[in-house]
Amino acid sequence: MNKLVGIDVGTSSLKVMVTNEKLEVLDTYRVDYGINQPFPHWAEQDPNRWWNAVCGSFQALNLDGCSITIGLSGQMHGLVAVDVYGQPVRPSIIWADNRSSEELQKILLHANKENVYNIWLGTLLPSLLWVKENEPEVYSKIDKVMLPKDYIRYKLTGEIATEHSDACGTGAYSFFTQNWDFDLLEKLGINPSLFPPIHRSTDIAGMLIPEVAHQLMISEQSKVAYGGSDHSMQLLGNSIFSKGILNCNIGTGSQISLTSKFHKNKRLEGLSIFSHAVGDLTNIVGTSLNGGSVLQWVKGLAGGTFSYTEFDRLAEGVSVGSNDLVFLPYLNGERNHPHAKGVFFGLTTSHTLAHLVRATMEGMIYGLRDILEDFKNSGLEYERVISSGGGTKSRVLLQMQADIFDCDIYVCDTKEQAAMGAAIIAGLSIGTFESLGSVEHLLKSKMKLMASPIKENVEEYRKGFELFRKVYNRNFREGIE
Ligand SMILES: Nc1ncnc2c1ncn2[C@@H]1O[C@H](COP(=O)(O)OP(=O)(O)O)[C@@H](O)[C@H]1O
Ligand SMILES: O=C(CO)[C@@H](O)[C@H](O)COP(=O)(O)O
Repeated sequence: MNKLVGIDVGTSSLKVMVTNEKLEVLDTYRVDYGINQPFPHWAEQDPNRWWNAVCGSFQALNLDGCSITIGLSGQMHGLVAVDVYGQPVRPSIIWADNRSSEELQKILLHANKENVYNIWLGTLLPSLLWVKENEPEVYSKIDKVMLPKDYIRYKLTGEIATEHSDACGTGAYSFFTQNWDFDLLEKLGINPSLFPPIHRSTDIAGMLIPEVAHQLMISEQSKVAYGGSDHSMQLLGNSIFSKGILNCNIGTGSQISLTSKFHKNKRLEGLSIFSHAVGDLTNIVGTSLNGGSVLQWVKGLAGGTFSYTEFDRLAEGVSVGSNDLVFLPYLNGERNHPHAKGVFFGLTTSHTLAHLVRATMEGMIYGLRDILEDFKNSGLEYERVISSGGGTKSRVLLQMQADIFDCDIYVCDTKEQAAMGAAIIAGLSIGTFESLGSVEHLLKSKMKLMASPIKENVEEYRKGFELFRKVYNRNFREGIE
């Protein structure tokens, strides 16, 4: 039986999942890493750190020389720039980076107003323009640019390329032509040859480089599929292919999304539109730059002496609404409101660390509830919410989602849904699965109901959310009331 392997280049960690053709998880491995922030608003990672994590994972998993098919998933938007020898010319500038406001303004001036671009701080194009204008010597060495997971595919196969679900989040992609926006690149004085070919996610990129196969302890006959953005892979790993199912991901950042057959040129207030990795589908996404990273920050403040399990216990020890303490989680700003900040509102001497922890968690979920308003305002209906990402490990966060969203919360018990999505892409690329229907059939039994709304909590949180919106609007969203 063929083994399918999904590699997810996350922001906080790299995950490798091995499944069989029935999508039963045989093994998983995770390597944690951090984000380098040499200056305020900068966020960088060394691409070789990701590659070392891949090597370490395969050595730990020991696949014993067998022939496998690999699919890739990765954090979106980041710039990886390599020279003519394929060596990174500088650390990757990742999605959480906010340094390129001047460059962003310049790009928006030239962008075709009719196009849907997905251009904001931390996407590949403004980051590349920042390098061009601030590090000309480094820029002159760039031969090709790509996204984080594309670097891993390059190290595996030697081929530099990308695919549509990630290309559409670079700011340099035209939804009209489904290709790089060569006109925009020319206006910015960027050589279009820096941008690699764009393939379909389910195409096979090629075979492994023999020495790499040896290093990873797998057969040289192993194949590598192009794969897709982590976002698309989470939707796939949760078998979300039709409307009415909402994905709520709490990773380092967080996102609410659903899949639709929407026309790709349609704009929706506050929401982004990404290409799905499979079929002619579109993902409609509301993003927050403040997901699990916010809880990580509180964990750091508490001196690192508390585990997430202890945080759950602390939070469960105080009442719903954290004794009228409301937290805005915008420590990293937001894409639509870069000047937004974190706020604890309503602090008194009666509040303890447990209240602060609970209020932080509630604030993270209020932030996602706020994104849900954009879905409702755009007339996007849903019947079911599937939760994913590292946040699913917390029973408190799951119950808060049920209470604050006022709906049942399901989780796919394969865990690491983006890595699962990447394994599915591997299976689709070699014809293990004939259609998305057969994937849906295999994953159906793995979907578990994790939390249902508790009536009194729903009411308490309705009031809490009203206060949250007031504090957010009055301080950071002028004119919104
Ligand atoms: N037990 C837990 N309880 C609550 N949050 C958790 C727990 N374990 C991990 N997390 C959160 O999950 C986040 C990482 O999620 P993950 O999906 O792995 O992210 P990424 O794909 O960005 O690497 C961390 O920022 C952390 O705050
Ligand atoms: O920024 C987006 C979507 O716009 C994310 O999809 C990033 O790729 C980061 O995801 P996490 O690592 O936070 O899960």
